[in-house]
Amino acid sequence: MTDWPHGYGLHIVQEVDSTLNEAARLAPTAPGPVWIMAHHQTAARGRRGRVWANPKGNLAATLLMRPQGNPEQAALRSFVAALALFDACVAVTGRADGLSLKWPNDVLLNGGKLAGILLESTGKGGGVSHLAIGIGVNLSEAPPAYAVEQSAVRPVSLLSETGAAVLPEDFLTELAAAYARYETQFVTYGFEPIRTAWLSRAARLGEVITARTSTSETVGTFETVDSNGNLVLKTAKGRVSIPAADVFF
Ligand SMILES: O=C(O)CCCC[C@@H]1SC[C@@H]2NC(=O)N[C@@H]21
Repeated sequence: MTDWPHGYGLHIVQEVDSTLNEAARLAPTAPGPVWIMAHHQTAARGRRGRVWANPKGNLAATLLMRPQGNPEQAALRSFVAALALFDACVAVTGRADGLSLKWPNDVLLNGGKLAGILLESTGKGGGVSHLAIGIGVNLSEAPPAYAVEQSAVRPVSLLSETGAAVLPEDFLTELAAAYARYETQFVTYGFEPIRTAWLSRAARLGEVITARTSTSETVGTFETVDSNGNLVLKTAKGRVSIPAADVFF
């Protein structure tokens, strides 16, 4: 394991089932926060049990950490990670045009899905012993259309949209530095500055969107994200606060 200037460890493997699984294996002995990167994953997973297509040359990484606080606070790290991803994209391309954040935690580029985040945690008695923040970025190749659900946002790659050819390890260097900055901000000042920064980069704020769970569908105007990270929609029946859903534009 290598140490980085911002005090996080780095663990790069050629091939692994999933960097999230690798994080779970390392968790009992990891001395501190560590970024785990794999050049290839054989069983990558996405949100809601979906398969995550992982063509070579894309970033597959997981940050393993021991956060202070309760599970609700730990879950807000998805916004911290989304901001760091946004900044890393700006750092490697030199531009923010076309980049936006889709609730809860996708990064969009020119309206297509560039990156996704999946949080997993372990703990008991109301605490979190480990948090794993899994991050996939389509740097060189977007998965083929058949690999994603029909209603999903079309996948795009950084290379196809901007012409920037960025190696996963170079992207991770920017991502880790940006994450360390936002993590310090989050720990020092709480969620509010993160929430505000996230909202200023949000896709479709003020527009009518649809939030769907396995049991319900809510259509409304995207008003804000509240202090718990919930999506707030203004609907015909009033204001609705949604803790978890897939969003459709
Ligand atoms: O569904 C999403 O949008 C989240 C995708 C998360 C994919 C990453 S790739 C690195 C890490 N390992 C996994 O198996 N999944 C996450």
